Amino acid sequence: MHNVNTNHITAIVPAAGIGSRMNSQVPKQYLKIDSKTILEHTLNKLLTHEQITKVIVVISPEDDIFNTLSIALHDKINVTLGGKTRADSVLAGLQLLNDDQWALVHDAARPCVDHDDITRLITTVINKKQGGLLATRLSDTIKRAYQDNDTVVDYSEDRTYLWGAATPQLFNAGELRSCLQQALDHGVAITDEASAIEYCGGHPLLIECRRDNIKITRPEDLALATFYLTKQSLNR
Ligand SMILES: Nc1ccn([C@@H]2O[C@H](COP(=O)(O)OP(=O)(O)OP(=O)(O)O)[C@@H](O)[C@H]2O)c(=O)n1
Ligand SMILES: C[C@](O)(CO)[C@H](O)COP(=O)(O)O
Repeated sequence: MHNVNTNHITAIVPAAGIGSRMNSQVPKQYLKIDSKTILEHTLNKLLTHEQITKVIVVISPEDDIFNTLSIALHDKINVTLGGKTRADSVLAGLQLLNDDQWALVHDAARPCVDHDDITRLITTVINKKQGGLLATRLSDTIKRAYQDNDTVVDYSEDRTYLWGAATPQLFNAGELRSCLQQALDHGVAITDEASAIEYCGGHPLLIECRRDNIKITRPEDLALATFYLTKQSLNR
């Protein structure tokens, strides 16, 4: 793949969701852990990674909070407006990148991501010249429910080759933009960048990450993220 500078990675942070599963008054990225919003914790992780030189934050057109945060003035941060789905928001962020750049997409809702995992993702993808994502091997027994009775087990899946996709996910910007656009044009539901690449026939690399890289999705995840972030700041 493409001759690009690996010390100039651009991150795209989709932060235009409403956090419906979180049931909170404000979109979940603006809930606070200690004195900072979840989004600020996430952005600080990316802004302090030495290979990430620019961060594009994708916010909702209705967002009246982001620009009140001091981090909005950070010189590495650019802001753009997102769309209805996460895929639309990522696509909006990608419009600000050149085709030959690397796009490192990371959920606003994953503030606990580890710097060493980001570095391993970047190194592996660049060395193998193949896009990839952080992910974890599944550790629970996986049950497949009936489609027409989805609280009853049909059978148990073999979990040997099953992984849970996390973020960041790192791809060539031009390739990702094209695949996302094609998938959306064909009405395919895309929940992560790797799925768009797979839609175009690609096979992203799976790079195992720490299990504490959780996505804050439901109310009980907040306490867990608070615990992990506190532990990380004590270990620094
Ligand atoms: N239209 C959307 C939807 C989601 N996201 C972002 O994508 C990330 C992962 O999505 P998810 O955790 O599902 O967030 P929400 O869509 O906000 O949550 P929910 O599905 O519970 O409403 C979040 O950082 C979210 O802000 C986005 O940028 N644009
Ligand atoms: C990108 C992602 O975080 C990988 O697990 C996930 O697919 C986002 O899905 P969501 O339904 O938008 O939370």
